Formats: sequence, structure tokens, C-alpha cells
Amino acid sequence: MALELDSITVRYGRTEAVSDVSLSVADGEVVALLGPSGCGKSTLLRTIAGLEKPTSGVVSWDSADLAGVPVHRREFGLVFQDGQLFPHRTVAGNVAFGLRMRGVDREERDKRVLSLLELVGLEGYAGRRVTQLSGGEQQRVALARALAPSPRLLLLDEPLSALDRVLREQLAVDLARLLREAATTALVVTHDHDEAFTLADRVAIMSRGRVVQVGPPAEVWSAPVDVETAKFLGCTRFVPGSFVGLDLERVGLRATALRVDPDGLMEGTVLERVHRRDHVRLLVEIGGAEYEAVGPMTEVGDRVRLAIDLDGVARVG
Ligand SMILES: Nc1ncnc2c1ncn2[C@@H]1O[C@H](COP(=O)(O)OP(=O)(O)OP(=O)(O)O)[C@@H](O)[C@H]1O
Repeated sequence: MALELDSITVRYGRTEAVSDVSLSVADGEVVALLGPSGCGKSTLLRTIAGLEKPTSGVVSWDSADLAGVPVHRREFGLVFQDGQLFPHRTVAGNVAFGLRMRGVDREERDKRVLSLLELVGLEGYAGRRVTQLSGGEQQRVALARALAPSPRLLLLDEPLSALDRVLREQLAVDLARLLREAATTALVVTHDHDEAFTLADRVAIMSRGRVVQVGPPAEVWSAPVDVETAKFLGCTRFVPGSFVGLDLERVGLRATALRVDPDGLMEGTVLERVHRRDHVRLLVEIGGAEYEAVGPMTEVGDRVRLAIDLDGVARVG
């Protein structure tokens, strides 16, 4: 394993921000640390970077303990939410920064900067001032800057959350592609499950300082470890498996679990209707209880038949 965390605990006074976390990231792997605000994700990332000292536990790289290794000697790249670019430098000046610090000669630096700008889709931007760029472009520059010295690990703390939703979705896809193209080993902190599942080979779910589940996106999505995790991953109702025809004690239903379908086996009454970006979301009453469902257009009060979409159903616990 490239990065190995062994029983990391980080306390600030009486607050235990990170509790006994063990996790590894393999060479070339992208792992997402996913959890709600305040669960300790950033603290864990900062501890790996060397910006915080663990109260106990070991951070190691290729089996070597990093305790005595300062931030700038870890050879890790860092990208934060707001990029933190040097405002008085050009795009090229920002990307070249780490290379200049390392004494890389000008010709090689220029070559590397151009190839990185191409990688992040900013060809032709080298001479621009970073203050003239959009938020999304600035984050691409921050990423190119972090990748420039070929870090052995890239640490990204909410790299897309300052951007608006449409841009965030687009950039998450781009980021996933370019992390793979550059064969980067990376740990990404995010509170957004769509982002985590788009980017990562494995997702580690954090809750109150602990890692409660680690697995490939499809596994975590379809079988959250407990009700709290299932709620965090979009399940709004919990019912016996028999409700959806599964032989399971309990399943979680996402808003997409039920769909209006004339051939559906259940019947319900529409209580509410909300228009979303690309579909209609309904609240329906089935057998005296309320459930979310995906429409076509219907009127409040309509009787509808409903079918189950198993992609919206999670096995819980
Ligand atoms: N420097 C600090 N001093 C004291 N408490 C801190 C410090 N940094 C973080 N904490 C506390 O540790 C806990 C975890 O915070 P952390 O920022 O790691 O969570 P997070 O999951 O990254 O949340 P967010 O997404 O909101 O940044 C919180 O209760 C926070 O208040």
C-alpha cells in the first residue's frame, strides 16, 4: 500500500475530530472521504498532509513512518476548495511555482506547464492573469499546479464545492478522467456523494470522526452499512424488504425507488407534485403511509399505479 493510516486519532482539547481511523490508499488509486460537515474529513486530510499532528496513530508511505517528515518533504500535492492561487502571477507562473522551487530549468518547466495546461483543458491560457479566470478555470489551474511536481499523492479538500452545480458536475467528470490519465494516487475529501462516486475507485464514509464503511462506489451505494449512512446516501424511507419484493429484513428507499407506471403492482394517491430539473417528483400515499415517487405529470388527488426501480432501493445494515 502506498498510503497507510493506522489507528489515527486527532484531538483538539476535548473534541475528538478523528477517532481511530485506519485506511489505506493503493498506488494509482483514487479514494474519496465522504461524510457530512464536521465529521472530521478535513482534519484527517490535514493530518496526512502533515499540517496536523495525530494525537495517536501512524501515517506511513510505503511502510515508512511520516511522523518526522515536514509538509514540504512529503511530496504530496494539495488542492483546497478555493484554489489559493497566487493572484499576482499568471496561469503559467502559478503552475510552474513548485517546479521553480525545485530548481527545474526553464525549458523543462515550460514544457511541463504546457502539457499540464493541456491535461486540464486550459491550452492557450498560460499568459492569462488568474484573477481573470472563472472559478472553474481557477480550480483547473490549482490542480495543474499541484500535479506539476509529480506528487506521489494528491490530496484534494472539497476541490469543487465553491463552484455552481452544473460546473461542479462537469468538472467532477473531467477530474475523474484526468486523475486516471495522470495515473494519480489521490485522496479526495467531499460531502457530496455524487462527486465521491464519480471520482473514486473506493469510497470511505466518515461519521463523527470514524470511518464507518469503505468499499467500491456501487457496493456502498447499494448496501450502506447502517440507517445513518443510508440516510446520508439519499434514503428517505425504511421498510421491510417484502415491500419491494425482496427477502430482506430492511431496505432503504430513495426518491427514485417508486415510479409511476401503468403496469406497476402498487396503487397510491398523489399528495404533492414538485418539478425538478429533469423529472417530476411526487409524494404518494400508499396504504396509509407517504412515499416519494418519480412521475410523469399527474394531478394531486390522482390514483396512480407504481412500479419499483431497484436502483433506488438500498440494502441496509
Ligand atoms: N483547529 C481546530 N480546533 C478545534 N476544533 C477543531 C479544529 N479543526 C476542526 N475542529 C473540530 O473538529 C471536528 C471535525 O472538523 P473537520 O473540519 O475535520 O470536519 P469536516 O468533516 O472536514 O467538516 P467540513 O466539511 O465542515 O469542513 C469539528 O467538530 C470541528 O469543529
